[in-house]
This record gives sequence, structure tokens and C-alpha cells, in this order.
Amino acid sequence: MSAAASGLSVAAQDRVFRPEGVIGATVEALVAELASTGYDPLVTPVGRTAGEIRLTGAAMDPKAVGHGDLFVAISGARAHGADYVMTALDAGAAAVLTDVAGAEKVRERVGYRIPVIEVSRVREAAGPSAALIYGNTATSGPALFGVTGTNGKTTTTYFLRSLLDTLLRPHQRATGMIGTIEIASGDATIPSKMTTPEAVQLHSLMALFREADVAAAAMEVSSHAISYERTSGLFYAVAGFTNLTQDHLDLHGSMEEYFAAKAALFARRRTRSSVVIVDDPWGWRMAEVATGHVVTLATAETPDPAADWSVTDVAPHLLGSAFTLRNRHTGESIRSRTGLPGRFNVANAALAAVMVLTADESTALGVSREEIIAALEQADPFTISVPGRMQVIGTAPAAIVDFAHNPDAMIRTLEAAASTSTGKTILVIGAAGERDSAKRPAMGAIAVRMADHVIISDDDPHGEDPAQIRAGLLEGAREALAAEDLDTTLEEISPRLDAISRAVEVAEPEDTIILAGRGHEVHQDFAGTKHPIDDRVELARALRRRGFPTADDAPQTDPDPQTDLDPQTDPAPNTPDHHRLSTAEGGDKS
Ligand SMILES: CC(=O)N[C@H]1[C@@H](OP(=O)(O)OP(=O)(O)OC[C@H]2O[C@@H](n3ccc(=O)[nH]c3=O)[C@H](O)[C@@H]2O)O[C@H](CO)[C@@H](O)[C@@H]1O[C@H](C)C(=O)N[C@@H](C)C(=O)N[C@H](CCC(=O)O)C(=O)O
Ligand SMILES: Nc1ncnc2c1ncn2[C@@H]1O[C@H](COP(=O)(O)OP(=O)(O)OP(=O)(O)O)[C@@H](O)[C@H]1O
Repeated sequence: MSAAASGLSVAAQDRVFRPEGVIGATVEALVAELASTGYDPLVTPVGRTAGEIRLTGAAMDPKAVGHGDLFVAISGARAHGADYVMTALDAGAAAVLTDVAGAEKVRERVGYRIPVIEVSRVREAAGPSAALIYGNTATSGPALFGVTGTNGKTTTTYFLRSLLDTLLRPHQRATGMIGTIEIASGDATIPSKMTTPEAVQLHSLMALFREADVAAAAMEVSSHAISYERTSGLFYAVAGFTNLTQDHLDLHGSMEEYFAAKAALFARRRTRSSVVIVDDPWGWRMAEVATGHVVTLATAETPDPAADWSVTDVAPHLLGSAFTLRNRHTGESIRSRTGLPGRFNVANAALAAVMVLTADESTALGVSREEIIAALEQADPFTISVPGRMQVIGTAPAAIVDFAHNPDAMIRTLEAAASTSTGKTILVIGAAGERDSAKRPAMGAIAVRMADHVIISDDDPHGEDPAQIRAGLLEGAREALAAEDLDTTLEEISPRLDAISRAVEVAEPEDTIILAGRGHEVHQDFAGTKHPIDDRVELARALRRRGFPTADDAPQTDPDPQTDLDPQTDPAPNTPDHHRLSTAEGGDKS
């Protein structure tokens, strides 16, 4: 089943993408579990048999509640979930887990019609509660591979799943994936709302995976998810770290706190093994604070010889690169490749490879080391297309849609363009509103330093004035232009559709066009109104208009250019566009 095709709302898809044979737990058992793990629960029972009520699911969004669910009502930034208890009750909620304020609200709204379990740390208690209901333990499976880091999570997760699939398919075992773009259990998929879902959904997915005989799953773990306790009660076979650079400082405050949030994933109680890229000091620090089995990986051009694994002999291979993985201790040497452009994709592929090689030592994946090496060397698991990640839309000029929306990702992407382009690099860039505004001038400066023609346009303004966001980027760009004697062409063009047309208009066949920042996204959010626009579709259309060739798998376009963007306040539920959807709930890519 593809719930994505079913036309259901996103919350409804969460509700149907559930395991069927959940034995569940009684309210009494849940209260005992929470008491024994230090949550000090207070229960408001409804009659003498309340403890016997069996909970067979859990949900945090009242619209995702199903019959027999524990409704977890949290106090959010804008509302308290308990304000919506009536919706949950109508949908069949069997008990509520909430805090003291929530318990009061439940009493006010529905009296004593439903048992209420009151704890002080609801988000933290949600994980173990859902784990008990869905029967998840540290060893219940599937083998989980978690990836965190500022950039590269989505790509590495796709690489991991592709490698796991190559290994497990011959054994008739399925794989799963949880991340920014989609959630997949074998062949069934639903679009994602968040990079890392709430704990209640994660635990439901683990049970669903087991029902679908999913032996291993790859998942992205955002720093938000760690800070908001979404991964509570989950246990990873291997956790991987890509890198740490400036982003999300509006949530974490400082790089130190951002680092600390990520570091929590690499604790022994969360993961059996950790694989850490140590190309910079943050990586080495992560390897130092990680507890349990820690494996280090160096992927830089001059790899740190102290790392356990290193990447060497990187050479061009089609649009991507071939590379060798060497183990310092065993002398093992594995030649593999990735079809995705950019040196950073070698790092992502190497991380996926070493995570699976590491799991082989500690987890019963059921495949031999020889099979893993054969897959890496011969099956090309990293030559896949990842939606909106260095996605090649045109060939002459090279025309790429990428998700780079922070300074480091921009540098990496523009470096990749410079290394393959013989002509000029034309960049379209914007920045999201209401998110980490400190990074805008830095992004503007990087743009004019590294591209030849920069078009500053809009990303998702959210509630902010788009002109003010562009001004932040322009400020950094103009300062760099003035101070560094650059001869970059700088333009400001809004709306984005015009910026895309302009980029193609000024391009020659030997040039490279990069549309950065929006990747797979298909709507722009202007103050809560969704304007449909897909960079991949619009770029393909503009290229065809000028008679330029498009890549074999570029989106097909109709002959009429998309012009007026229809305001759409309730986006299509099946768009692979969590940022736009999640914006309606208060968050997105920042
Ligand atoms: C900033 C943040 O993380 N916000 C999360 C937070 O929202 P909030 O505090 O604003 O909650 P709220 O809107 O006040 O609602 C509280 C409760 O009332 C319920 N409610 C609320 C309003 C309503 O009309 N009806 C209703 O039922 C909500 O379902 C919720 O249970 O709690 C909500 C419920 O769990 C989350 O869904 C929401 O994540 C939103 C979707 C989000 O987008 N967060 C972003 C920042 C995020 O987590 N991003 C990372 C990736 C970042 C990256 O790497 O790019 C991610 O993992 O996705
Ligand atoms: N290893 C890497 N190092 C630096 N930049 C990278 C790396 N991998 C990808 N990027 C850049 O970051 C962008 C986002 O990549 P990806 O979606 O894989 O990362 P992510 O961590 O999931 O991002 P987000 O958290 O914003 O969803 C890419 O489009 C590319 O420009």
C-alpha cells in the first residue's frame, strides 16, 4: 500500500500507517512501568476497572488518534494538546498521558470520562510509554541505523537504505526508512511531516516494521528530535555523525549546546556502536564523548591518519566519484563509488558503508562481511537519486537542484560545481524567514565569493517580509563584493519563478546552474499561504524553453509555463514536502 496515494490527510496517514496486531498494555501496566522508571505518575481513574483498560496505540496529534490509543497531550509553544482532548476522545482515545496543566484541562473539558496519567516530563515519558504499548525493547528489532549531523542526514540515510536493501533483498528481508522526505516500510510509503517524527509514531513504526519483516531501517535523527525527546525509548544498532556547522542556533543558542544535543545520541544507553566522521574538531570531540563502541572515519582530502577508517584515492566516476575505504587496523581496502556529484557525497557514502560494516561486527544483520564488501564493490548502492539533493536536471548547461540552505552546505555545493564546471556558476539562493537570521549575511557572502552570477530570491518567508530576508543576504553579498574586489554579477529577483527563468536565460552550455535551498520542496510558505513551486519542474521547463537538454530522469513538463501561483492554505497531503506541511504546525528546515 502506498498511503501517499490514498488522498488522506497527513495525520490520517499517520493513523493508518500503523501495526495491526498490537497486544498493547493495560493502563495499570503502563502506570507501573512509569513508576518503576522514575516518572512518579499520578492517575485519575474512572471507575474500579480503569487499570484494566488496554492501550493498543499512542498518538500525540489528536487528529492521528485511533481506537484504543493513549493520547499524549503535551504543552506546546502555541497550544496545549489537552485543549483538543475532545477530538482525541471522539477518535477512540482510551487514556491520556499529560502534565498537571493538561490534567486540569482534561477535567474541565470531559470530566472524568477517561483515565488520566499525570507526569511532569510528558515528552520524555512518551517514548517509554509507547515502547511498552508497541512491545519495543532494545533487542526487539529492526536493526536501527540513526544518522545525525548538520548536513548529509537525508543523503546518508538514502545511501544506507540502498545498501541495506542490496544486502537483505536476496534474503527476502525488507528494509525501512524514516526521514525528511518520506517514511518507508518495505514498498509502502507515506510522506514525512518532520525529519524525525514524535516518539509515539517512531515506536508505532518499529512495530509496523516488524510486522512487515523489516530487518533493518535507516533513520535521520535531527537535533530537534533529540532535544524534544522524540527518540526516547529507541535503541540504535549504529548511530552515525556527519558533521557540525552553523545552523539551528535559534533553537540551541550556541554551537556548544547544538553539539551537546547531538552528542546525546552517541551515549551507550542509546546506541550500541557509533561511527563518527572526524574531519574537523567537532568530530573528534564527538568521538571522545561517545560511549560504547566508537569507530572513527576520516573523509577529508588529507585524511587524519589517526582515524580507524579513511577515504583515499578519490577519482571522478561519471558525475560522481569512486573512492577507497581503508581500515588502519586490519588493512582492509574496499573500492566503492557514488553517482551523486560533490566530494561531500563521498563522505556520505563512506559513512553509510562504515555504519553497515560496523553493524556487521555487533548486530545480527544476517549477512556476511563478504556480502557487504561485494555489495560495496560491485552493486553500486550509492548510485541513486535522492530527491532534491544534488539532483541533476540538465546536462549542458549542468543544471542542479540542491537543498543547501546553510553556509557549510553552500560552500560544499559550490565547490562541487567549481570542480566540474568549465564555464560560469550561476546560483539562485534565498533564505527561510523566521529562522536563524544570523546565517543570512554569511550565505550572501559565500554566494558572491564562490559563484559568478548570483540571483538572490525567496525561499520560505513564513511570516517575515520577503524583502527583509533578501536584504539580509544582500548585505553580506554587497559587503564581500566591496571588500574583496570580486567581479561577481549580483541580482535581486523575486518571485523565485522569475529568478529561475533568469538563471537559465543567462546560461551557456558550458555553465553550471544551481538552484539552492529548496530541494524536494513543492510549496513556498508566505505567511501561512502555500504557493506551489517545485524547483525541479520549473528548472526543467526553463531549460526546455531555451532548447537545452535535460537529464534522462528530469521531471516532464507541460508546454505552458506555470505562472500565477495559486494560494493554497491546505497543501496536498501526499506531497513529499514536510517543511511546508510542518510549517503549518510551527516548524520547518531551520
Ligand atoms: C518547534 C517544534 O519543534 N515544534 C513542535 C512542537 O510544536 P509546538 O510546541 O509549536 O506545539 P503546538 O502547536 O503548541 O501544539 C501542542 C499540541 O497541541 C496540538 N494541537 C495544536 C494546535 C491545534 O490546532 N490542534 C492541536 O491538536 C498539537 O498536535 C500538539 O500535540 O510540538 C509539536 C507536536 O509534537 C511538533 O509537531 C512541533 O514540531 C514541528 C512540526 C516542527 O516542524 N518542528 C521543527 C522545528 C522540527 O522539529 N524540525 C526538525 C528538523 C530540523 C532540520 O534538521 O531541518 C525535525 O525533526 O523535523
Ligand atoms: N556531508 C555533507 N557535508 C556538507 N554538506 C552536505 C553534506 N551532504 C549534503 N550536504 C549539503 O547539504 C544539503 C542537505 O543535504 P541532506 O538533505 O542530505 O542533509 P540533511 O542533514 O538531511 O539536511 P536537513 O537537516 O536540512 O534536512 C545538500 O543538498 C548539500 O548541499
